[in-house]
Amino acid sequence: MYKIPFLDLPPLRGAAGTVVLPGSKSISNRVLLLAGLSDGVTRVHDLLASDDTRVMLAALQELGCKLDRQADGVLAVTGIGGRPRTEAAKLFLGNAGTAMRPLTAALALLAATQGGSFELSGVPRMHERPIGDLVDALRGLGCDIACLGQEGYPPLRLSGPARLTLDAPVRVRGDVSSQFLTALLLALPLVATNDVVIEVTGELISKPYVHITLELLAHFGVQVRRDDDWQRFVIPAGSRYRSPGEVHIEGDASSASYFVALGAIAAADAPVRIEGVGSASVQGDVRFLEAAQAMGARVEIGANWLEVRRGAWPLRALDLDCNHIPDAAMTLAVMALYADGPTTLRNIASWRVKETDRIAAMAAELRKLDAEVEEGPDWLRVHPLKAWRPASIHTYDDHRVAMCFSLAAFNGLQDDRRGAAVPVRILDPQCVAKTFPDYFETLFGVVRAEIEDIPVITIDGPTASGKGTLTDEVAKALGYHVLDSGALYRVTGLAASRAGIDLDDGEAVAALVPTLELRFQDGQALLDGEDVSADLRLEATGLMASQVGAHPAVRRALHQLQLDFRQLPGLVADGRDMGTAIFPAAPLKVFLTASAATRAERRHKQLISKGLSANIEGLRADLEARDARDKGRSASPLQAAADAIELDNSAQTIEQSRDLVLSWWRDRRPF
Ligand SMILES: O=C(O)C1=C[C@@H](OP(=O)(O)O)[C@@H](O)[C@H](O)C1
Ligand SMILES: C=C(OP(=O)(O)O)C(=O)O
Repeated sequence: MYKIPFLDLPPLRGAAGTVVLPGSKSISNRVLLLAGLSDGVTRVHDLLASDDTRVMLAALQELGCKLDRQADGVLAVTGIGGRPRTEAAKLFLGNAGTAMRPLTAALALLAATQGGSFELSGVPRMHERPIGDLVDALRGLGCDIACLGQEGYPPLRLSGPARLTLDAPVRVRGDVSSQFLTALLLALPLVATNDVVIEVTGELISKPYVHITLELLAHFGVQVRRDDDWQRFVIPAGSRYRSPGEVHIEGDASSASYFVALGAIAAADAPVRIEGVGSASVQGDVRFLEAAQAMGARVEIGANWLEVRRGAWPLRALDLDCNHIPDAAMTLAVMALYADGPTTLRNIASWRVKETDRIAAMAAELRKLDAEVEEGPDWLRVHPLKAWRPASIHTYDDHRVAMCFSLAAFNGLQDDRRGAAVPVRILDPQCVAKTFPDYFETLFGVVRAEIEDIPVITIDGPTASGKGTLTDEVAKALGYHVLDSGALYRVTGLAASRAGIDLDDGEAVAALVPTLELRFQDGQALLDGEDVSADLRLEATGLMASQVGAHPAVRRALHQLQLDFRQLPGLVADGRDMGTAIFPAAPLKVFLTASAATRAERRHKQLISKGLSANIEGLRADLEARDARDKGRSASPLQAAADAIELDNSAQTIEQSRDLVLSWWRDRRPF
């Protein structure tokens, strides 16, 4: 996950490959609750790991469920059989509607029948998301519920015991959120000593989510009867949850929408294959496919997979009632930018009470790209865009805003002129943690950019100038990859010396390079599978690097290897000739220096902290000798690129240097 203030997406040009979807949020949290309320153990396969499921799991644990993560990745949930092990709990439910609403109903009923006091709260936005219709329905049954902030909104206190009246139909409004009905359906089997009737008042929205609820209840042994117009539901007397033992969670169909759109927009040759949902899915959001097809996508569908490629281009404009796909429909709003006319999304009033006011948010952010957008109380119209503005997209702590705006990075496909494409900045990218923590990593795995569109920052400088630390810090702040080119020379020197090759024989050392089995992973350097990170840090290895690096043949042999590090979303390259020889067109080049005295002092501290003895004067003499050799060699001598900015960090902290480099980078960005 990118835990950074913003993530810049360079212009993207194509998509192909396979995506394995994370588990469905709606199914995961329903299954967890049902497993938690059942007797016995339920083994849950492919559970979604995200903020929304984490808060549900923490709540269940607090209530006495046992959670056991097994070696095969399966989560074994031992349920409480409808009897909480605690009488009082304070549960924090983040911004998960699928935790807040069903737990409110379940705990209100459990407190009423068994006593207890439970407080449910969430993030500030959760306290602005309505729950009054559910609270009214539960109070109508006799539950004791206090709204601790504003009436009709969380936080809530659910207390008991209280006398329940279950012989009259339970009435609940269905036109603000279907989760209120879902919550009652999931919880009322706890107390269904007689047939319990639920009547929905107002038109029920988001019906496919209630369908998921009914399917999962059936899977847990509760057969709810519903009438044809989704207004009346009956939970039969004596209903009891019975764990099915094993449950497999499908991939998330709403998360699939971004990759379906990706296929429709950018899979001009090979398809984007999406694994985890298909024709056998219980999730209503698979019907997003129909909308994507209407816009031009070519889709092949299997029971548990989809393959999507571009059909009509530009996409075809659409006018659609989106009530059945409220979450996935946000993706259509960005697809609309690539259409042949205005696209209208209707019947989406519920967008206003979700993670943010999504109608207002989509309109505001689409306009930043320069799109013409019209909006009404329950609709949104988006006009296609020809000339895009680079934009910094505010994401309102809404995972879906972040995910769907990543699709705006394909703007260069609308126009074959090179250079017409603009990058897109996604602010607070980690908000995707709600349902899809690795969204951007997954995206980068299946999209393609022109190599020259992938940004590179070069940081060159002499030994012990702090290049490595500065590079890591800058890369961390931007979410970019790191090329430690010095490590490549060190590995080459180390491998050559281990192989008994004369380090002065440039051709022989160069011939070794293509045979190196080298991987950099989680801060480790692996040579033929062996972690050689510690050897690489030795002074002796540094000297070998300097020796082999003096040969033009070795530098040539390592050239392509270094270029290959330029991958999405960007690269910070640390070395001696990054700005001069390897990435001469890099938009920001830094030449980092520090006085020999400062560098000797830093190296001295480093060695002492590792328990190694060292002599400052000797270190300084070594550094100066190495500088002279690096500057004087004929192959790529150590020198600043003509357009590099010199940074003497002798008197700076690492944070100061980092912030300075980041400010230079900011000046070069179009946002
Ligand atoms: O029950 C569910 O799992 C959900 C129902 C929908 O909410 P509304 O019924 O409020 O539209 C949907 O937007 C949400 O992401 C998940
Ligand atoms: C509306 C959403 O979430 P929640 O389950 O919190 O309602 C969503 O995921 O788009």
